[in-house]
Amino acid sequence: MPLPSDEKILALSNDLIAQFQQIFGAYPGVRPAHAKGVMLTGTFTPTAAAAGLSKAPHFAAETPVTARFSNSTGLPLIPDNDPNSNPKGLAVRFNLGEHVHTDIVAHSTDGFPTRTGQEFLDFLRAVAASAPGTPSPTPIEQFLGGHPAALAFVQAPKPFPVSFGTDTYFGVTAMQFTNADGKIQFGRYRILPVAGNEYLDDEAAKAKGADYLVDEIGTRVASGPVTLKVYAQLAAAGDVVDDATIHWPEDRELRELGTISLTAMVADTPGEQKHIIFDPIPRVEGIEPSEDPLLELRAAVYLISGRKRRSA
Ligand code: HEM
Repeated sequence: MPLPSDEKILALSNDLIAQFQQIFGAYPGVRPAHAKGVMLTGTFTPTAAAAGLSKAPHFAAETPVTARFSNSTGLPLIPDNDPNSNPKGLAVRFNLGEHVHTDIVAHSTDGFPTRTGQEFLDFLRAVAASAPGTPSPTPIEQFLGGHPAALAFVQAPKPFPVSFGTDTYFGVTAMQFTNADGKIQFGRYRILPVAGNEYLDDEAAKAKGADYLVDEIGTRVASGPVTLKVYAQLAAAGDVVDDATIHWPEDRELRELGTISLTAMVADTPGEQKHIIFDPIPRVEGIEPSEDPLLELRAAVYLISGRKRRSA
């Protein structure tokens, strides 16, 4: 996983990490975003249709996976029932061989507030400048007023799941898939719980404990595998494939790629969480990143942040 050489991307990455830390506080050894999480292991079993989309090795054979479910924000102790802990995150690593892997990084809201990293930094700066008591229109009100996609993301319903295993997770940025015949198709990952989507109403969520999701997934996996199906929503000709703020129509084909079956908690979850650095760029034959500007930037942000975490 190399760092880009583009100085602008590196500077923006450092600014974004610093901005998260300004908002949430700096907690060495934990992530500045999606700080609270839990890790499980299992396997991914591809469908026959997966190889028709991509020649990537995990779409042709059963592959061991490592998954991390997480809460939003850089607060390592954020209660699982705090509204700011939504959207939830799911990062999945497909372990293809020793030190060879490819990842999916997804969250439970379909979309993202901004098209670019610089705009996302502006969004975070507006949040930071809008503490309670700031006269209206606050910087964040002004930002949302001029950025309809950010407003739509902020206003999108973000219900509390009953379990990390009953939420849907969206890859948000498009990938470019190539199959063995050289056919290229763009798609966005969508990961659906086999148990079905199950959510709590606000009253039920308030009554839950601060670690209800982290505790629940341990109980759930002790009584059987937690299973999620991986799909790609496939772009049609003319769909915009380089802008995470633009949704594709819901009638686009959802190609089922396989099933993630999580069977055990990671034994040393704190140690593994500190060590593992997920990569939004697939870096595997058969799956290329799209031109979405978030991808290269996030790969740099996660790597810089992860290296700091490992050395803390
Ligand atoms: C400019 C855009 C974004 C920025 C600056 C950003 C920033 C970050 C940072 C700093 C981390 C912690 C990384 C680490 O220390 O390992 C993180 C983790 C994460 N982000 Fe983002 N993010 C962005 C977009 C997204 C998008 C579009 C998604 C959903 C598709 C997403 C989902 C996640 C998830 C699930 C994690 C936790 C990964 C893990 O478990 O290690 N982020 N993000």
